[in-house]
Amino acid sequence: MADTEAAAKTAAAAGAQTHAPPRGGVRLRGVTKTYGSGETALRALDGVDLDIEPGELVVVLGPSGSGKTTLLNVIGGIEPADTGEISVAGTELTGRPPKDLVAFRRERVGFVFQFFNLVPTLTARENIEAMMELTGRGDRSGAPGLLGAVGLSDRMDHFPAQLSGGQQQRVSLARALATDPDLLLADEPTGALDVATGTSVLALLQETNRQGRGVLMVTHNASVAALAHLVVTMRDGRVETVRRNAAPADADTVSW
Ligand SMILES: Nc1ncnc2c1ncn2[C@@H]1O[C@H](COP(=O)(O)OP(=O)(O)OP(=O)(O)O)[C@@H](O)[C@H]1O
Repeated sequence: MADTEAAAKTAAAAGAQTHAPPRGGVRLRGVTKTYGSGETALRALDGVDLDIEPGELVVVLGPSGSGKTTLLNVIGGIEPADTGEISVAGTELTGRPPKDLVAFRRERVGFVFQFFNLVPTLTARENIEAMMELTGRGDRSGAPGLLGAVGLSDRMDHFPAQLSGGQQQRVSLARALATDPDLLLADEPTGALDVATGTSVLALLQETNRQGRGVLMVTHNASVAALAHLVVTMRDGRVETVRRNAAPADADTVSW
């Protein structure tokens, strides 16, 4: 069976499961972030207010340089904001020292990146086990189940270089879910994938959201907005528009 077909079937099967209570809400007030100083200072976030309800799937759109990745990074505690208030999954990030942000990242959020960021010398299964060891969360015996849920039971002992782009992204999704995060943050998760492979990854992201987890996805691809409960557009470091979708589409109906 083709990988994309397998992934779609896995997602459909998972869709039949009981849904957990929603989690992973986000609240930002007056958030700013400036890179550099003096004449070269660049305000990447310029007073961002944003409310995301627990369990929402959010798509963030906007031109290159508008602050999308910076927004994702401050919500995920990858870097601190300069000013403003940030609360994620009930945890207040404002003014927290770096060690608290590390703990927050380990316990509350998972990350998926455009170019997968898998450890090349570790197999799919070992990439997941390494995340569990690093964070002290999850049980190593759960790694095969996580890979099975993304349709990769038969690729567990393959190294990243032996996997297609779509398969690598599914490993990276399984790795992100290994710590059972409240909120999954995905930066251009389909940016390096073709349409069929990209939609199979979107189906998995949608499924993880339907199980109650918050998902925030940054993309250049406006078609992906159809999936979202909430569509946020950024411009010049500010939230330009926030739009709610009355009836989010299924991932397999999206194309680009
Ligand atoms: N580490 C950094 N040092 C200096 N400037 C940065 C840094 N990270 C981002 N910037 C600048 O901040 C602004 C916002 O960047 P950001 O990556 O958040 O935008 P983006 O909307 O995600 O862009 P893209 O769609 O191209 O990925 C840009 O002008 C960028 O050049």
